[in-house]
Amino acid sequence: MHTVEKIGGTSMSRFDELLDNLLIGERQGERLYNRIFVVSAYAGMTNLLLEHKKTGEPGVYQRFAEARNEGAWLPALETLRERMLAKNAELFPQIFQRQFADRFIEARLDDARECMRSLQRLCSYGHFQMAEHLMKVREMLASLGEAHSAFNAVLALKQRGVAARMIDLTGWQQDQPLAFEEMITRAFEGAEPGRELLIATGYAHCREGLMNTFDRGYSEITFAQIAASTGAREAIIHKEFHLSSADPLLVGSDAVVTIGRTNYDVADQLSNLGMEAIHPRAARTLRRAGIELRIKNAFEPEHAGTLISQDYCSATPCVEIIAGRRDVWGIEVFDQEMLGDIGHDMEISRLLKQLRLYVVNKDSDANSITYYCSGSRKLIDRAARLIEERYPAAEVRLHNLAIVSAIGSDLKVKGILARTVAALAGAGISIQAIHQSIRQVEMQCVVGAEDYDAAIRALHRALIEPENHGDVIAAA
Ligand SMILES: Nc1ncnc2c1ncn2[C@@H]1O[C@H](COP(=O)(O)OP(=O)(O)O)[C@@H](O)[C@H]1O
Ligand SMILES: N[C@@H](CC(=O)OP(=O)(O)O)C(=O)O
Repeated sequence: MHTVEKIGGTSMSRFDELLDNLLIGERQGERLYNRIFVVSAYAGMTNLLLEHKKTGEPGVYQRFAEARNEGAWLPALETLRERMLAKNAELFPQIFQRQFADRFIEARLDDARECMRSLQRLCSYGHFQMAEHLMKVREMLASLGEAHSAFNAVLALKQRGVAARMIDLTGWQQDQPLAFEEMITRAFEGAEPGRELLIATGYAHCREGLMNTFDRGYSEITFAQIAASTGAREAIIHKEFHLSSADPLLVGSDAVVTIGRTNYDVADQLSNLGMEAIHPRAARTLRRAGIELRIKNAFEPEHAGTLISQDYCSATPCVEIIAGRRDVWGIEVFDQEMLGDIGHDMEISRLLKQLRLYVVNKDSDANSITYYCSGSRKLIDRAARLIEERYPAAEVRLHNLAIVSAIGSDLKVKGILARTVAALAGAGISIQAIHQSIRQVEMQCVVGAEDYDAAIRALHRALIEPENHGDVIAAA
């Protein structure tokens, strides 16, 4: 039986290393096969295509959506083309392969450019409204990133003698969109994973609209559905590092500990902070199909990695991961009219949703609510303006913040909150707000944006390092 394995964008960007271990390495014959890979766009490509995932900086799509003339988005598309061709040049030193790769992606880029031009022309007549078509443009652009990386992966594998085949789920030039599940089931009909290495695009075109339903991080949704539809033995996500007790780039690879086991509840908390151990909706598909999920380091394929299951709970209460989110904006709304009325909260939440601002958390007292949001400064300013217009008596203040969080499948241990707060105070960091819900799976501290790195290090030093877990917390 086969596995279904997703490779994220950060790892795809180190493709040569992937060939040398995960994809081929020492494998020969049968050991090469019975694995279906689902690939994301190379790191940064989807940011250029749509908008930056964390900062909201506009890419081709955002420019197209906001301005109505070609000058606003065409240069961004050409910059993207240069980046994609540069990637091809890096991967394929041989001219023949490189031309083959270039021709494929250039044809798609040209098609997309012509569609967008025609649409803009069409919408200059009053009967056609751009707003009705924007989501389609977003889908079309997103699909380019994964088409690029999947095509190149197959080309490179074939060059090394592996029977690889691209499963192109982007729906390019397909007559009719199919429903998501049907699209995937049909694409794999007749596939023989035992004989060919299948490389599927992490983007899947479908009637529901993948971006519309799940938005960024969508490749994990495709991955989970492929695992469910093809009856995978196990689903594996390959990342740049092992899922660790904190970001190795911040705390140091020597100090962090690999997580051996955890549960979907912890994965949800991580995903809320933008550290997508697994997209919450993808987790649901796998849970329902009864497929276990493993997160592995793409560059250490022999290591068992992290097993995520529904029922796991740490043997003794402890903090497992220190995670966090930079670039959080606190939108503080103070209005004495608010006292005893939840209408304000409902309406402001609706407004933030309409603006597609992600609310990481919120807190309130008698007459104020603060929403901790992530999104571009421009959108945050717009939200503040709209709130002021709706509630003229309200005072709206913006705070540039970060959230740091200690997470564990069981944190019910006396004094742990006190130790968390003391660790930050000891590092000279001022805590601006603090949240712990009654379920006790996470403790969040809100700090100034400039204190993020120091706060993560201080919490790791105080809550994880003294436990002396060795190499792995709860080996699977
Ligand atoms: N607890 C953590 N464990 C492992 N990596 C982490 C953690 N927190 C943050 N990271 C960061 O996540 C980055 C890559 O994330 P990953 O999900 O692999 O990206 P992608 O989905 O693009 O492959 C790494 O560069 C690492 O610095
Ligand atoms: N490339 C897409 C889809 C995705 O899931 O990417 P990654 O696996 O690198 O998070 C995005 O950035 O949204």
